[in-house]
Amino acid sequence: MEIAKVIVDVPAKSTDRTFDYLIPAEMRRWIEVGSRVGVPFGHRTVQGFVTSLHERQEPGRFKLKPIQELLDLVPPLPPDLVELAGWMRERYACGEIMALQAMIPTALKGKAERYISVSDTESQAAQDGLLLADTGMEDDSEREIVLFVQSRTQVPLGQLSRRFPEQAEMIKSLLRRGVLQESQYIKDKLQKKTLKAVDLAVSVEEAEAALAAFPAKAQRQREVLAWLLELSPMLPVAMKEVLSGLQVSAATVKSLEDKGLVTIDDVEVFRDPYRGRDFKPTAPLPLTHEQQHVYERVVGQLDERTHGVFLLHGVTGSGKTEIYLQTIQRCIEQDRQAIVLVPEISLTPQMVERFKGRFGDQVAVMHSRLSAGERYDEWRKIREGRVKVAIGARSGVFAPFKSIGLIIIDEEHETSYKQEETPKYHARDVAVKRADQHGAVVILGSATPSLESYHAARSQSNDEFAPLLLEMHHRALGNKLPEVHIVDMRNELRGNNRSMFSRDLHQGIAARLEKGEQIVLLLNRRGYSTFVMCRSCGYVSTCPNCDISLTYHQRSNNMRCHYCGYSEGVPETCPECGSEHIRYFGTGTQRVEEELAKLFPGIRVIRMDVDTTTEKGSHEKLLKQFRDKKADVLLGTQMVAKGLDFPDVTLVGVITADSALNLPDFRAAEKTFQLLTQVAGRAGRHQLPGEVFVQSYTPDHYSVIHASRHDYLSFVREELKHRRVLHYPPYCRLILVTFTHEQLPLLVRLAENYTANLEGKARQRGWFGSLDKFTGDVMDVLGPVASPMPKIKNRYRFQCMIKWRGNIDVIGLAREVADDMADAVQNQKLLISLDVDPQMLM
Ligand SMILES: Nc1ncnc2c1ncn2[C@@H]1O[C@H](COP(=O)(O)OP(=O)(O)OP(=O)(O)O)[C@@H](O)[C@H]1O
Ligand SMILES: [Zn+2]
Ligand SMILES: [Zn+2]
Repeated sequence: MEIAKVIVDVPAKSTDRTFDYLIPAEMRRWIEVGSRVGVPFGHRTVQGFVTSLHERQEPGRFKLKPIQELLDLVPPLPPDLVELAGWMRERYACGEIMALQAMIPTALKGKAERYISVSDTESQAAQDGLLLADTGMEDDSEREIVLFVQSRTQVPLGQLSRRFPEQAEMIKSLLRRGVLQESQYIKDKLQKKTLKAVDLAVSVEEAEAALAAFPAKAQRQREVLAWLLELSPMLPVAMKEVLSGLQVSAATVKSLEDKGLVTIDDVEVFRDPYRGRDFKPTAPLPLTHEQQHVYERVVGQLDERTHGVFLLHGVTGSGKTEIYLQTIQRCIEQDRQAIVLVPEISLTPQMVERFKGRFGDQVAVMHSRLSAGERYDEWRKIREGRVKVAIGARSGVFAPFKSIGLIIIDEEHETSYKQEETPKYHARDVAVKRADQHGAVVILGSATPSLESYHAARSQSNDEFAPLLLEMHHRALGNKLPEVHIVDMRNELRGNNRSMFSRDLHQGIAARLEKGEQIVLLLNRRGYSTFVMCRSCGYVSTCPNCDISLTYHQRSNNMRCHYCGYSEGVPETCPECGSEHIRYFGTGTQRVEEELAKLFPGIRVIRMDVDTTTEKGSHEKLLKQFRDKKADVLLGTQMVAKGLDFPDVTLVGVITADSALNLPDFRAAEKTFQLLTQVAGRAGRHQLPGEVFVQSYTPDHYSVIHASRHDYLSFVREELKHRRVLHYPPYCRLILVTFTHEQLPLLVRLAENYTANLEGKARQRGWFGSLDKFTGDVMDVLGPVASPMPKIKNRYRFQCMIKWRGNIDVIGLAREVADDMADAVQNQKLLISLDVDPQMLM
């Protein structure tokens, strides 16, 4: 093939297509679909991806420019991912280059020089006196190549292809088999992360002796030393963790250093958080009845080797993870690979542990806290087929496996599966598409499936994916779901209790402390201060048109609807009950922690929120401490709600259920239901029975009530009714169009132009109208209005929301109208961004 079609890395409307380049003769054997190349573009050289190869049709008619450089010997993207990028372009109205870039590890995006070397295991074999011939070398030319590379330690990529121009296939094969490896020269300074770490300077015995002999007045130092002793197998620990974990000052640690008991050093952050760690191997458990049924359905589909999607709705503790493990086992036996997506990998160390425990080294973990280099290493293991299972967050869906059999999406309802930056894809939809390409099975697992998935499974109408519903109603260990009590916080106020803890929850905590059982406390901090609520009666102002909470704007001191623009003033007293206790709502975890310490002197609290979990591995450590019963309370934001399995947790408290309920988002009720159900599910998972207190100012809201009864179906029924009446998904689809500009008047004009043009074109096509009045195919536009965050980094933001249903290409139209404004975008520096099926509406 002489011609390569290339998508160049110049994100603009005019460059969102392929450009033809001539493939120089010496590169012909190397370039494939998915190759990354350097090509001349205008006056510069840019990166690009080869999306197809062609013979030259009419030689000499156009003078094509040649590809200048080949950036990798083995293409970073297999053809199926290149195809997927084309699909994403249409589905999410994004530039194709954005989709392609999202699929490769960051380490490949930079300009670092790339090298080929002999892989570590091969070098080891050589050192151990084994002949290379014994390690699978196929013939003399292969050996020649390997010896050439080995003699030079590292060979720049270009040099190797020039030295062995005819051996392209062989070299690629050596790379794919992992005999040779590609690496990049990483500047040590940039890549090595160091951090202040504390370690014992003396032996454990000496430290214990020192501790015993410590003067009583040096209480803080004693605490630090005692803590370090407890952690001794895991040392060193980050200085930050000592400080935040024990609430001591750096000076305290420093005085221990002065006494020669501890060291404080800059240490390199671990390369692979799992390296050298032993995971307790586990064997498959005999399945329960319900599990067996689900297992057989999934395995039946796997054995057919055809595409299928299952929605696994299983209550908390029903043993979904065991299903994942055993179906993956089958997938591996079929010589296919599996991808497991989890909402946020660093939040789910238990999950990683379970997979590593079952599949050991066959698992690659794509961890958001890994450095770019480390992630690249994991990615390579996947591409070279050295692992069978990839676990990762959202972007794990692009794991470059060759033959995927199974894709699992755990907690499929989680919003983190939607990427909020371009390309604004949803990993669930991408997973379904990717599985389709591979003839693979998808399992969407959750105790609280998203309404979109559940509705699709129920109605079997959505043709993009209509999952088959599988259900598990019982916990695997046979125990009951915990009893949930709703606490009416309005009564607390009336009873003159102004604390954030109700009398019931207070008693519950005290009782657990006495018995030595453990407590999980959830504080939902999202939506902090965005809404105005009456503490006497629970009243919250909502938009008369859209039925979502109005958002408080400090600047203008009024409240606004972010869907349609409605606004009103902030009331001095509650319009419902006349109370003056109407205020901006929200407290932080730190305040809860302080209050706990006041109410229960000596209580041991582990606080888990964004502040205490910035260090790599900090979640894992905090959770380990909790599991080892080094604390009574695990207090945190949403991160304590998910997937944790601790036997001694018998009490769960939700400080305020309402803060999620009053987000200005039509999914607020759904999110509240999910969060309450998930966090309640942390209690009483093993032998001891669990109890849950949910504090609320709106205790009769259906999301709170149904969650307290563990009644997913009734919740869904009621919520779907609302969605149908108000025209929200799953009864229609949405596109959120956001405009940003430095000058407000110009921005408003351009945003209005956009909506007017969109409406005009939709009318021409006979699509436009109110979803209320028309049945069938129809689209409507709300706005433009100021965005919930009206100004970010000196740019004003406006938005409009497109609602539509039926079989009309509204995504294409929205994009077309945006493209028509390319001049304004170019000359006046307007930014337009389209979010198809948005999750974040705030
Ligand atoms: N077949 C089985 N036999 C014995 N124990 C089991 C079995 N299946 C699961 N378990 C145990 O039951 C507990 C709950 O299982 P798991 O954590 O997988 O539930 P889950 O459905 O993922 O729950 P959640 O949605 O709350 O995360 C775990 O401790 C697990 O080891
Ligand atoms: Zn009131
Ligand atoms: Zn409104």
